[in-house]
Amino acid sequence: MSDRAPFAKMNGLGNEIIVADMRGRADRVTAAAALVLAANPVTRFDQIMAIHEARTPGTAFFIDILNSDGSSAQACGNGMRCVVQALAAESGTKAFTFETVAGILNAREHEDGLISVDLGEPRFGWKDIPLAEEFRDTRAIELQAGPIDAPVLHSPSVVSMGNPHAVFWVDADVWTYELDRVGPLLENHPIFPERANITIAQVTSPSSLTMRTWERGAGLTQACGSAACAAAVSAARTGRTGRTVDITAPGGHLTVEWRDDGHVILTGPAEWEFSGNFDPRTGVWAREIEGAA
Ligand SMILES: N[C@H](CCC[C@H](N)C(=O)O)C(=O)O
Repeated sequence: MSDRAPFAKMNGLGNEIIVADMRGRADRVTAAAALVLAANPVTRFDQIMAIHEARTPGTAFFIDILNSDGSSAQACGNGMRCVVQALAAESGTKAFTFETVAGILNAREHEDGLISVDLGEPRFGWKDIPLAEEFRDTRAIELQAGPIDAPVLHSPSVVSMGNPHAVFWVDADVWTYELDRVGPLLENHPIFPERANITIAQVTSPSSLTMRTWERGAGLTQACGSAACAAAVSAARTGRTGRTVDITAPGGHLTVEWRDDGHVILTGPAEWEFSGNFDPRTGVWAREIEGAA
């Protein structure tokens, strides 16, 4: 087993992704390697998507997801699109069935290059998200940030898209809120025993919303695919929009469809930036020299 594994630096709507090719290896990308790659401005990322051999019949690959703080994530919609684009470019295959710790999911690249990922069914039960205490109605839970008598953000919708999300509805422009300040407080609030991804969303029409996300384990990002799904599902569930929603994130546009069968489909682009190889144990890396064998 060579100690170096190939990787591609990519992005999904500015969500910074490293796709690591761990096929044919028994080890996994360590938290230490993630911290080293995250600290370098060239390889800085929000998530590492590590492609491993399949563990379950009927799936093509197992995908291990790491945040930039070295923690594990169960879902990453934008990262899955990068994985699909990388594998489609290599194999010509356009449709894949993957496994993650959250379960099995399907994804495909379309003729126009956009990629759809089926993130499965959202879960709304307080234990599923999980929350630290019982809330019967997770469309709006008691939680707020800012002064007690004049909260800046309050009553989020909460949902699991495989990973935990809280969506705070706002009337004003999402850029007027200090998400870099309140994000870490809410991410680590005791109501979320596994922390949570924190989104601020403004509904702009019955079929569109604008959002920003403070990601668990990664901080402010240009886009967060599972949060886009969480916001769209929560908007439909609270009567704010229909079941197909155009999402505007700082990094660009995504479409989310909450199908009648309950599955949530995220569609958007993926972009390759450069390739290299790295040591999954230490994070030491080198850029691939163009034209080299
Ligand atoms: N960027 C990802 C989300 C990563 C989620 C991660 N921050 C967590 O749940 O810990 C996405 O496109 O869905």
